[in-house]
Amino acid sequence: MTPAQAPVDVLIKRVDPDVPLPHYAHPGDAGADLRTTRSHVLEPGERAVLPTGVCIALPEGYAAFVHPRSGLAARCGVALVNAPGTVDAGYRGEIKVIVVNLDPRESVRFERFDRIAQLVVQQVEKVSFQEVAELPDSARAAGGFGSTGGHSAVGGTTGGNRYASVVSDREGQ
Ligand SMILES: O=c1ccn([C@H]2C[C@H](O)[C@@H](COP(=O)(O)OP(=O)(O)OP(=O)(O)O)O2)c(=O)[nH]1
Ligand SMILES: [Mg+2]
Repeated sequence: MTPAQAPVDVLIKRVDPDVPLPHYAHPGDAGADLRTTRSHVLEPGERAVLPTGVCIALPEGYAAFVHPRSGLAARCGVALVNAPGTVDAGYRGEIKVIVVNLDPRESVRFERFDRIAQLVVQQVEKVSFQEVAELPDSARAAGGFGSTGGHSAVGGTTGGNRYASVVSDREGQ
């Protein structure tokens, strides 16, 4: 068994003195929960930029990504418009979360200090772009969106709503 890696220190400053610091709910979790410092009711279809009350200074070579919380997504239809949001190593401002309520009917009430997103800190490579006239061959080549199948054009109408079927994924199962 490989020993657990020592955590990387990330400097954090509260701009709201009462907000709990981001916290990993379990030892193996990738994301530390972020809370909002503002109570807000998000109407169906509405988006809002919610403050988290914290600023961080990441070490060079790291970035933090603001990911949605699956429970909020499954229960309430709350998504992040820019998921995952990218927090650059040099950013010293307050981390904000751009939420949207995708539920067509129900509004979602956020109370102060509710957990609204999770922050995943990762090492990121800096690359140097080297321009060439031709790129090397690869198995995928230029095959892009849907080139391996999956989303067929087969569709229909049910209850007045159009649907597209992923029927080709089920073939041969
Ligand atoms: O969900 C997010 C995404 C970004 N940011 C902050 C940190 C990031 O470093 C900065 C800029 O984000 P990004 O580069 O995604 O936005 P942009 O529209 O490209 O702005 P800029 O021109 O400032 O780079 O905003 C957040 O607080 N929350
Ligand atoms: Mg940017």
